Amino acid sequence: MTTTTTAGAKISVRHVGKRFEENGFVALGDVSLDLADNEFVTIVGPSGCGKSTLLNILAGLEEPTSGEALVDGIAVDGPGPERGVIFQQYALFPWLSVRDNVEFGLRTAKVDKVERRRRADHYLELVGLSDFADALPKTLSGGMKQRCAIARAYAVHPEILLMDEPFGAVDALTRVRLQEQLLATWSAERRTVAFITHDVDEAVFLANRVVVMAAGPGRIQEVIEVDLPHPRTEQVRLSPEFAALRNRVWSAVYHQSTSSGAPSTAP
Ligand SMILES: Nc1ncnc2c1ncn2[C@@H]1O[C@H](COP(=O)(O)OP(=O)(O)OP(=O)(O)O)[C@@H](O)[C@H]1O
Repeated sequence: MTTTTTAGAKISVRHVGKRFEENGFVALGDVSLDLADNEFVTIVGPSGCGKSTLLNILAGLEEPTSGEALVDGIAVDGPGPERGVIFQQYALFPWLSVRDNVEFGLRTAKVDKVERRRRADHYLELVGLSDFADALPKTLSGGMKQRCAIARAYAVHPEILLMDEPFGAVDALTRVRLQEQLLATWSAERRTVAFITHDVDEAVFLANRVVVMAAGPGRIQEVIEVDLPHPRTEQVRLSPEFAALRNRVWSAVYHQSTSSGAPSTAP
């Protein structure tokens, strides 16, 4: 029997604006958005519309110029252990084994050795990497490295996962497998997820809601509910309902695209 555990937190973005001091560029105009506990939200939009800036503000890596980001009602003020961040670059320590990479954040958090090992083994199993626990990252494929990064983020028990194009560097088939793996992990252990992607199919396949952003300045153009059933199988991916949602998201992105670029998936 599969059990689901839940540990997500609410995210509120309240009238967030960001102007970069260096060049005076206004990356975000006035962005407001709420994510419910354990919700999976994907964010798409043309290159330069401020997706990463928004995620970095949620991560506490950038400060907004106006407005605020809140986690369970508390203003974000720097990075915190309740928010795990996964970027496109795998950022694994090359000299540590896969297991030690997963344990790394737990060491910093002074979690004892037995519990560190237990959690590392649990999350490596959840992402299908148990057989590679003693391997070095250089011996893993790109997709396996990213699964290791997901296990590492999960191991510290964050309430929120912030993911910036995490599957951008892998081939199309691996990408689909990683999407399924991530959803399976999220179904077993729910968290609140904000996931940036350029891939419209990926945005629809993963999300409960797709947030479409627009540029000049960065803002939310449209929020599209994804009422597809779970588990999201290949059958769901090939369904007319999926195609209809994908076309809707594609139009919302494409028709507001400027010279700054368009998403990567063809309509
Ligand atoms: N540190 C910075 N200083 C000045 N301008 C910046 C800085 N970081 C980002 N920008 C600008 O802010 C805008 C938004 O950048 P951001 O990376 O958030 O966009 P994005 O939607 O994530 O783009 P992409 O999809 O290409 O990754 C861009 O025009 C970018 O050039």
